[in-house]
Amino acid sequence: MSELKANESSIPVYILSGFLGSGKTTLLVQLIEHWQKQGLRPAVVMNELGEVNLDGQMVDSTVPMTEMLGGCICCTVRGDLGLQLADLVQEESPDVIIIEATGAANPMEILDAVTETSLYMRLELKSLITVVDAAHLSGLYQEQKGQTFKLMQEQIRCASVLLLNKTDRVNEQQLADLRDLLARWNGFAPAISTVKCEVDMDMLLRSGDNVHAYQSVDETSKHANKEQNVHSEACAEHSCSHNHGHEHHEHVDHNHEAHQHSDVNVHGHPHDHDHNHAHSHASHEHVMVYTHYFTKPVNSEAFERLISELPRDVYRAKGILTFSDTSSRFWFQYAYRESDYMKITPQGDVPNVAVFIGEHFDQTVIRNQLLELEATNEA
Ligand SMILES: Nc1nc2c(ncn2[C@@H]2O[C@H](COP(=O)(O)OP(=O)(O)OP(=O)(O)O)[C@@H](O)[C@H]2O)c(=O)[nH]1
Repeated sequence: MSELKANESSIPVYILSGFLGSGKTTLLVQLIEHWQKQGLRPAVVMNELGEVNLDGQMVDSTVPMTEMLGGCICCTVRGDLGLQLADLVQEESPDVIIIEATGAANPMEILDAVTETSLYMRLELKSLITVVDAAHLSGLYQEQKGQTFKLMQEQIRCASVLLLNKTDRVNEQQLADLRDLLARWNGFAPAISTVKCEVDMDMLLRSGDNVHAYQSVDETSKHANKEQNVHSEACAEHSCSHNHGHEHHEHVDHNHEAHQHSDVNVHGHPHDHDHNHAHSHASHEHVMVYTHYFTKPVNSEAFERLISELPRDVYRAKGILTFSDTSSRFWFQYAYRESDYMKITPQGDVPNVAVFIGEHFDQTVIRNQLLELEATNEA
């Protein structure tokens, strides 16, 4: 019998963190397969900044999945996480739960929400896995500044196990430097270097099974060297400010209008948000999302060109498209200057849509470019 089934008293919960486009969904898909092969029934909580759950398309449709859309799990929709977990447990009785946070989330908030929920439900937080995009971190480390760099650092510091992914995109020296950096920022978490998150899943799950040490700063500091004390402080001190206004509607944290329309759980019931509390988040209030719904097919080459010329401040883009010059629909991905196109037959009724996520980019420019592509193709 597997280790998970042996402990009937509580359901293991794993948190998947990592910056936008680092490889969380790539890992999630493999973890699900791994558990299914063991005869286990995994369930997923998926959180997306955009209004549509595109990553859900990558996951086996038989896996119970709760979607938290249109906001970041660690602040705006944090209160819902407990409810979502309760729903999943009651309705699906999963053997294991995995929470994929948005790439802009601070995992400490999620960790808090899970531990809070485990006070009244039989859940056991097993590990907090942070996936790191080696090329992206290497680039940001050279600059040593910016909100994104800070957020990535927090995600690394809070992890109980680290996957240093996309090592195919860095050279040997960069890889060695990155491994040193991870050890300095979080010497407590084992770091595993990967390409496409390929790793011995048992080993990964075992390596991360030390998250309990993070539930108490005292406990953490027993393990910590000087740098790691910064780690626990960074995690413990992380705060959600509650006093921001609503003036920046394009910002994730402030986009309450979007929540009202799109934050619907797996059963189609809208969540009841407390809109009197404008939760904001110090470390990622700079993150913006633009969702474009296509009304017409566009030319594939013109679209690829647009994606390859996206401004640097756009970190992540993904979507599902019908091109005017191809017969199949395509799933496209863009993460830190690399794009990828894959034929797809979407599950269910999925619109032609593209989501752009980045830091202070001009949404109007992208919108106009896309509208122009649609119009050009019509001519
Ligand atoms: N070159 C390279 N690409 C990778 C690797 N791992 C994943 N990718 C690609 O990176 C892109 C993003 O991967 P995802 O798994 O969707 O990343 P994510 O962290 O779930 O993204 P968000 O949910 O948007 O934050 C996809 O196009 C993957 O195919 C890797 O090791 N090397």
